[in-house]
Amino acid sequence: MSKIAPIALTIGEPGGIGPELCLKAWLRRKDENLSPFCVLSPITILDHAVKQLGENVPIKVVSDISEAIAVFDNALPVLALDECDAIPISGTASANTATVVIESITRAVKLCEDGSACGVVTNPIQKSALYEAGFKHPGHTEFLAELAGPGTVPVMMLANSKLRVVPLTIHIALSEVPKQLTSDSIIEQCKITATALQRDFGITLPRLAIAGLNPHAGENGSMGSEEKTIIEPAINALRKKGLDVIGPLPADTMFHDEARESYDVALCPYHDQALIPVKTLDFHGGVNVTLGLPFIRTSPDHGTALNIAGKGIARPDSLIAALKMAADMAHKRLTGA
Ligand SMILES: NC(=O)c1ccc[n+]([C@@H]2O[C@H](COP(=O)([O-])OP(=O)(O)OC[C@H]3O[C@@H](n4cnc5c(N)ncnc54)[C@H](O)[C@@H]3O)[C@@H](O)[C@H]2O)c1
Ligand SMILES: N[C@H](C(=O)O)[C@H](O)COP(=O)(O)O
Repeated sequence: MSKIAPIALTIGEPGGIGPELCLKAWLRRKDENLSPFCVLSPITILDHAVKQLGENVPIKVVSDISEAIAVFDNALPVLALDECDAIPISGTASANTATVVIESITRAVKLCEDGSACGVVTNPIQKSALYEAGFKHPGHTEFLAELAGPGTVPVMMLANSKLRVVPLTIHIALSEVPKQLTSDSIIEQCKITATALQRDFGITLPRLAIAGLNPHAGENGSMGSEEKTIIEPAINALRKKGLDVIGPLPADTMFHDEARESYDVALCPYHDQALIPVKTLDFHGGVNVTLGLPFIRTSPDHGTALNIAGKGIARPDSLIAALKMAADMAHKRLTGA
């Protein structure tokens, strides 16, 4: 792999499994052939995680992320953030550490924007704790789009080796979905998805499949009208622009083994329609990637897992998959290969 800049890895919720996963991913760096990454965190959080894990993980503070390349073989590189006022407790998410969680993300984005990091990989945040502290964004996806600047349309894609999915609406109540699902939004998200699959995933002519909103994709209008009024017009417009799109497909029958062979990505009207199949097929191999940003962002597909934080049993597989996907995307963008 060509020499790409290090990945900026955020700490996520300090009371969750993020700190432990940073250490475990670093411990597997050689077996997994990982590109260098640098954690953005107060040192005490990682020191505490090392003690808790009981493994030998030397931590090296770097003053510039470029130093991470030389450090990575022998120590976990860390860009030290200011310490939090509160001491994080494993298994408990707290609004008191929100400043650090948000600073880690904003610093990582800045490092991408000035070219010193090749991408951002985010550890999971506890959304409820951030909301309590006044965070106004539903999640990383929307926050990163705001940091990227006006006009940025972020598209959430979750991917593993068996399936790629895009939820066309994200963190909203189910009752809001029919109001927020529009033909224009479907068209825009499909175009962003197709462009990203070509550029970052090496799929020359991406095949898109759009799920219906209602049972049996509306059963010809007898179980809901959104397929006819919103989804079909979007599909027709996309086909006129030369995109390969099928749908609206009944959501219950589009995810079995043979059905998945007929498309490269499934776009679904609401969050759980998309995320249940992808997390069920391979939870630990899944990656959440934000398409449509001017920089690379990936993340594990799981959350903060407070119920197992600090116990040493969290699996780093999904974080490792996210680190590999970010490095692969950076390599493709650098070399065009
Ligand atoms: N990208 C993100 O920041 C992100 C993604 C998803 C959820 N979340 C947040 O995480 C919080 C908790 O969400 P949740 O409980 O729905 O999902 P979760 O993924 O945290 O946990 C679901 C189950 O999977 C297990 N699990 C998760 N990751 C694991 C790992 N690496 N190894 C072993 N077991 C693992 C947990 O122990 C739990 O039993 C919520 O606040 C949610 O908003 C954040
Ligand atoms: N919807 C995602 C999931 O359930 O896995 C997750 O909450 C991602 O949110 P971000 O926007 O924070 O990546």
